[in-house]
Amino acid sequence: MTAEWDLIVIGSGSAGLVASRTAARFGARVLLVERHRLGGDCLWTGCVPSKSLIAAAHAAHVARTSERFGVSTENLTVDFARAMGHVREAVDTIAPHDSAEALAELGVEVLHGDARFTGRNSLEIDGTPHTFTQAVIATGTEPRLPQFAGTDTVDMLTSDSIWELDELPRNLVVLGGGAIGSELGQAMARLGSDVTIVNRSTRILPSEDERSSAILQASFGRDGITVLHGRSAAEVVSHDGLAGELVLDDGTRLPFDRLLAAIGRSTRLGALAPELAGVNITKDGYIDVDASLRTSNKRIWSAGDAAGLPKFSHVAGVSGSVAATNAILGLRRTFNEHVVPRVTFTSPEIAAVGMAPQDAVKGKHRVFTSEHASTDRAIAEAEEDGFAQIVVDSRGRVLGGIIVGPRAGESLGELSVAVSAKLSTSVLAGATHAYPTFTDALWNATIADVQHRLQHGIVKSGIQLLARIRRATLGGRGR
Ligand SMILES: Cc1cc2nc3c(=O)[nH]c(=O)nc-3n(C[C@H](O)[C@H](O)[C@H](O)COP(=O)(O)OP(=O)(O)OC[C@H]3O[C@@H](n4cnc5c(N)ncnc54)[C@H](O)[C@@H]3O)c2cc1C
Ligand SMILES: NC(=O)c1ccc[n+]([C@@H]2O[C@H](COP(=O)([O-])OP(=O)(O)OC[C@H]3O[C@@H](n4cnc5c(N)ncnc54)[C@H](O)[C@@H]3O)[C@@H](O)[C@H]2O)c1
Repeated sequence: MTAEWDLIVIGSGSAGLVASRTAARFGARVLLVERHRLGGDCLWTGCVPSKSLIAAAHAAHVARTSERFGVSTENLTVDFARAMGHVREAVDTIAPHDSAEALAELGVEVLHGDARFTGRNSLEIDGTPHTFTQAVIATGTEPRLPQFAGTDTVDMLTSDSIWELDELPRNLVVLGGGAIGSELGQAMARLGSDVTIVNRSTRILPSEDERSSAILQASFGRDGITVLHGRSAAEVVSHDGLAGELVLDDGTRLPFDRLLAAIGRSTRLGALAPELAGVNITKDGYIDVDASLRTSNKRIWSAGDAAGLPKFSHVAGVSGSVAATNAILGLRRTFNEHVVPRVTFTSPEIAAVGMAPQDAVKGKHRVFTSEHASTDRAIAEAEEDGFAQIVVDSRGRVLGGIIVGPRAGESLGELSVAVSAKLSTSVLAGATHAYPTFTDALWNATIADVQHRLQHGIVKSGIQLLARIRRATLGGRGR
């Protein structure tokens, strides 16, 4: 019996949207199932609202610190409700791109409902049965909530619910100093909250290198944010369900108006029943996929956060495309996890791709750093905190790097292309870069490697030989 659909995609976040559009472009009959809002976390509760809030916070910060340029903004006020209005407007402006109408134009049919597998090639959507030849699971993740005494007495904010606030919490305690805790904690502090971050790890952004963490920590200090490292909450006490007091494992008591949990994410697979389709789950609770994103059921693929890939919208999108291409065209394209660029949109931004400098091996790799303190644009903007650092192999090919500073995420594009295409520093150094830009720091790091190569080994001997020949030739002409 022919299946109803060539491909059913479950979940309409970045992974599911790209998977559906890709498959439809190949001419497949595609059904996209979404239980909540088309667009997923990135649009409604993730990238878009957080970057819009950060933009408002940045405006407040610039105004507050503009004295150093001789610009006075006395009686600065922040209207938090209007800042949140900007956040909602940005979401509403982008949302139509992911609407059912826009998808229908591309040939993707959308059904609203909860998907649940019933067999190896069948599922139900809100109880109605459907069959598929292939499927992509792109169900994403949701905020993990902490468990300690009293958590049932308080309505903890998460990255799902914070966007409903219209009033700025005077006193915000954030649990977790990772990407979400850092981005949202700093934004709320700049908009006027008194922010304390309680972080279980010993430093902020523990998955980034130590120097980046230290620079960000210093910036948090200037924003008036208190960070308590290596601590956990033991108890929370709240009488009205919103405000209360958080008691830490060392007895510290932290009063709060609102408490924000940002301690990581878990998958939403409970209702999907992947086991009924023969899809295995990893011990960490993600869909178990091979390098081509195929699950233990050869007809079912997975992409994005649900597949345990690095939790970024661009990763979700690219992996969605890989999964759909493999499903529809019968290819075995793989997703390369090692060249994933990432940017934490704090101030300064922390951006990185490929091999981390701390993983460089002496004698095999070289590491070059260029400081923003000697980057003219950074000096002109009085934003000298930051640096660019690259890792190159013995042939001068760029393997990875870090950029910390204003607009670091924009400069990362060039570094990502270099790492992904295995370009040598000679290519980057040889391309004329417009002056003055923050990208000069990256450019200078690549020039440092080229200069290093010119001064060492066979290249140095070759250049000296050429110069000697030239001197002898010109001398021979009787100059
Ligand atoms: C605050 C925050 C800020 C972020 N900022 C950035 C950033 O700046 N840059 C970046 O790259 N990444 C960022 N991320 C991460 C990014 O949002 C995620 O990696 C990305 O959204 C994952 O996409 P996805 O498609 O895998 O899953 P999701 O976007 O979570 O989509 C999954 C969809 O599946 C639906 N679903 C689940 N189960 C079912 C079911 N059984 N039936 C039907 N539908 C179902 C859900 O309702 C959901 O809409 C941020 C995340 C957060 C929370
Ligand atoms: N700019 C971006 O691309 C961006 C922005 C936000 C989120 N994201 C993605 O979303 C993912 C989830 O972000 P996240 O911040 O929730 O998780 P995370 O894994 O980045 O950080 C969690 C932090 O919480 C701490 N922690 C864990 N349990 C704790 C507890 N009980 N009490 C106190 N601290 C605790 C950890 O030590 C860690 O510092 C990120 O890994 C990232 O991939 C990306």
